[in-house]
Amino acid sequence: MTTQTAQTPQTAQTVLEARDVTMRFGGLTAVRSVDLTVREGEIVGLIGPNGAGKTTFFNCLTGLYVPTEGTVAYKGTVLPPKPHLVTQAGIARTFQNIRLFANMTVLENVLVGRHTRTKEGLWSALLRGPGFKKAERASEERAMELLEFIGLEHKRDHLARNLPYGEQRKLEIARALASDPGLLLLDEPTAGMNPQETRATEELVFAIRDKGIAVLVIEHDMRFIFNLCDRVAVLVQGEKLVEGTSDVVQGDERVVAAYLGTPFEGAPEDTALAEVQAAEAQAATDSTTEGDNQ
Ligand SMILES: Nc1ncnc2c1ncn2[C@@H]1O[C@H](COP(=O)(O)OP(=O)(O)OP(=O)(O)O)[C@@H](O)[C@H]1O
Repeated sequence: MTTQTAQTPQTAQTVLEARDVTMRFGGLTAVRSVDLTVREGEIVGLIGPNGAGKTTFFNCLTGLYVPTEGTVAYKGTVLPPKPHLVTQAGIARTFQNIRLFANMTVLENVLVGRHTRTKEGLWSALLRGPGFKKAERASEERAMELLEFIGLEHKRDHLARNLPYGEQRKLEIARALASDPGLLLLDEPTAGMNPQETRATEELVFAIRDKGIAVLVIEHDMRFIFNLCDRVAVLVQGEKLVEGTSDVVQGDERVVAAYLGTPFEGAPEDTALAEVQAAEAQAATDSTTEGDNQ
C-alpha cells in the first residue's frame, strides 16, 4: 500500500539544494537565479509553460550543463558538474524522450544503469574472473528486484524496442533506480501516456518515495502534479515565480496568468511579453486583412 501524503518536517534532511542557479546561452538567460530544495521523503513538482527553463534546470542539476552561476549540493556536498559524478553521488534521472538501448534486452538495460555501483574493473570484466562473476550475479539479482518492482520481470529477455510505450517509460525508471539513487529526477514521465498508464505512473512514484527516494518531477499534466506532489515550484521565463503546496500553487492567480500568457504585475520581463503579444496580434490582423483582399 502506498502512502498518498508525506509528512515532511522542516527538520528532514536536505537531499538537494540548488542555490542561485543561472544558465545563459549567449544572450538568452534560460534559468535565472533559481533556488530549490528537496528534502528526504518529498515529491516535488517543477512546472511552467513551454520554454520556461525546466529541462535546462534539470540539466544543470545533473551536470549535463555547467551552470553559468550557482551551485548544486547533494546531502550537503557541492557536486562537480559532471554527469557520472552526479550519478555516483546519488542523483539519477530520466529524460523527456526515451533513451533506452533499443536492441538490448530489458534486463541488460537495467544492468547498464547498475555500472556506477559495481566496483569490478576493466581487467576483471575482461578476464571474467571469480570477482567479476560474483559481482555480475549480485547485479543481476538487484536488476531483477527492480524489474519486479516495476512489474516487468516476465519480460526480462524481451528487446527494449519491442515493449509498448508505457513499459518503455517504466523501464527507464528502473534503469535510473539501478544506480541506487537518493534522489530521482523525472522529466515528463507521463508524456504520451493514456489515463491508465498515467495513474500507474503516479502509483509507481509514490512507491519510489516510500522506498526512501526523494523525487523531483517535471510534468505538464497538472492533475498528475497536484495529486502527487508535496510541494510545487513554478518556473516562468527562467525564474521561479511561486513555490508551495498544490493548493497554494493552484490558487495563485499569477500561475494561472502565466499559463494563459496574460501579463501580470511583477511578471518577469512583462513588458517584453506584452510587446511579443502585441506583435503577434498585429501579425494576425495583417494576415486576416491579406486574406480578405484575396
Ligand atoms: N542548448 C541550448 N542552447 C540554446 N538555447 C537553449 C538550449 N537549451 C534550451 N535552450 C533555450 O532555453 C529556454 C528554456 O528551454 P527548456 O527546454 O529548458 O524549457 P522547458 O521549460 O523544459 O520547456 P518544455 O516544457 O517545452 O520542455 C528555451 O528558450 C530554449 O530554446
